[in-house]
Amino acid sequence: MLSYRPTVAPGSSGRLAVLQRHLSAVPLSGQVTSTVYPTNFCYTLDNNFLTREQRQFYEENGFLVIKNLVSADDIERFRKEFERLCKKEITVPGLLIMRDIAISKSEYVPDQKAITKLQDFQEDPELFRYCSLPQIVKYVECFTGPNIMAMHTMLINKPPDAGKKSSRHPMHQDLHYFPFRPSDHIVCAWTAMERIDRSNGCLVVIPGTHKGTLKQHDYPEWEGGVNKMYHGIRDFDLSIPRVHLVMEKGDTVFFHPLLIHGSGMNKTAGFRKAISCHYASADCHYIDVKGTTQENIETEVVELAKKRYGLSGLTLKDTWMVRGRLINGERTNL
Ligand SMILES: CCCCCCCCCCCCCCCCC(=O)SCCNC(=O)CCNC(=O)[C@H](O)C(C)(C)COP(=O)(O)OP(=O)(O)OC[C@H]1O[C@@H](n2cnc3c(N)ncnc32)[C@H](O)[C@@H]1OP(=O)(O)O
Ligand SMILES: Nc1ncnc2c1ncn2[C@@H]1O[C@H](COP(=O)(O)OP(=O)(O)OP(=O)(O)O)[C@@H](O)[C@H]1O
Ligand SMILES: O=C(O)CCC(=O)C(=O)O
Ligand SMILES: [Fe+2]
Ligand SMILES: [Mg+2]
Repeated sequence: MLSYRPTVAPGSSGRLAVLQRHLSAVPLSGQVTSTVYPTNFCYTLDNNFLTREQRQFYEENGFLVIKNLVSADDIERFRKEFERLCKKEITVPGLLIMRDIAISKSEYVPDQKAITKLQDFQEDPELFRYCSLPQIVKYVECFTGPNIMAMHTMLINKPPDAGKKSSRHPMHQDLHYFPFRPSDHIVCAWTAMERIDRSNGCLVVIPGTHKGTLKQHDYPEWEGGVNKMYHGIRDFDLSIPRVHLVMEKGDTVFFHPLLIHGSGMNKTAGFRKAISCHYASADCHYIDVKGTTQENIETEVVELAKKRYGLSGLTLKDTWMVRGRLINGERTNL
C-alpha cells in the first residue's frame, strides 16, 4: 500500500507555473474594458465561476460561505451511512473512529452515539460521494485548479459537552497537519448537516488570518483535557475578535488552510454534525517537515500509523500519499 506511486510521472513544474500565472490574474488585452479587472487576486483562480464579490470576499477574509449547497437528501444519506458505520454494520479500511476524550476516560460505557469524529472515509463510497458532489467541486476548482485531490475527509459528530469543555476545538490552522504546498492551492469544504450556531458549537474564524504564516501549534493547557491531535496555536490571543459562522443545513464554507479557526462547546443535548473534505491541487508538492513547527504532529501521526498498521519508518508525507484520492484531472504530484 505504501509503495504507491502516482500514475502520471511528476515533472510537472510547468503546470504549477501555469497555475501560478493564472493566480496573478493579470488582465488580458482585448477583454471588455467596462469591467475593472483585478490585478491583485492571489488566493482565487480566474476561471469565471466565482462572482467578483465572492472572489473579493475570499481574498480578504480567507473563507466563503455558500448557502444551501448540499441537498437535504444527500445529507440524509450521509447521516444513514454514519449510523451504519457507528453500529459497525459495515467496516471500512483506513477509517478512524474517535470518541471524545471525556467519554473515553470515563467509566460510562458509550453507545455508538459517543463518537466524536470519523476520519479518513475515502474508502466508503457513500460518504466519499460528498467529496465528488459536482456543485462542491466547481467551487473547489476556483482554489485548486483542475487537478483536484481529496486529501482528508471527516464527519464530525460533536457530542453534547460532558461538562469538561472537551467538545471545543482549539483555535488552529489546518496547514499544521499538511506536508504539502503551496498553501493557496489547498481548500477545505465544510458542510453543516443541520443548523449550527453558538449553542451547538459552530465554526469560529478569524477573518484575514490566511494572509499570515503557519504558527507553532501544541496541546492547549485545558483543565478538562484535550482530544488527541487537537493541537491549538501556542499562546493564542483570545482578545482578537472572532466571527461565529452560523450555518443552516446544507450551507457550505470553503476556507484557506492558514485561516485560524476552531469550534465552540456543544451546549445542547444533540450531536452536532458536519461533513468535510480538504482538497489540494495535485500539482502541489510534498515538503519534509523535519526541523519545522510541524515536526510535533509528524511524530504523533507516525506513531499512530505504527500502532494501527505496525509500519515503522514512515513520514508524514507517506501517510498522506496513501490517503489522497484523485477527484478530477490528473494525479500529477501528490
Ligand atoms: C496511514 C496513517 C493514518 C494516520 C492518520 C492520522 C490522522 C491525522 C490527522 C490529520 C488531521 C488533519 C486535518 C486537520 C484537522 C484537525 C483535526 O481534526 S486533528 C484531530 C483529528 N485527529 C484524529 O481524530 C486522530 C486521532 N485519533 C486517534 O488517534 C484515535 O481515535 C484514538 C484517540 C487514539 C483512539 O483510538 P482507539 O484505539 O480507537 O481507542 P481506545 O482503544 O479506546 O483508546 C486508546 C487510548 O487512547 C485514549 N483515547 C481515546 N480517545 C481519545 C481522545 N479522544 N483523545 C485522547 N485520547 C484518547 C484512550 O483513553 C486510550 O488511552 P490509554 O491511556 O491507553 O487508556
Ligand atoms: N476562555 C477560553 N479559553 C481557551 N480557549 C477559548 C476560550 N474562549 C474561547 N476559546 C477558543 O475559541 C473557540 C471558540 O470559542 P468562543 O467562545 O468564540 O465560542 P463558543 O464558546 O462556542 O461560544 P460562546 O462564547 O457564545 O459560548 C473555543 O473552542 C476555544 O478554542
Ligand atoms: O468542529 C468542527 O466541525 C471543525 C473542527 C476543525 O476545524 C477540524 O477538524 O479541523
Ligand atoms: Fe480545522
Ligand atoms: Mg466561549
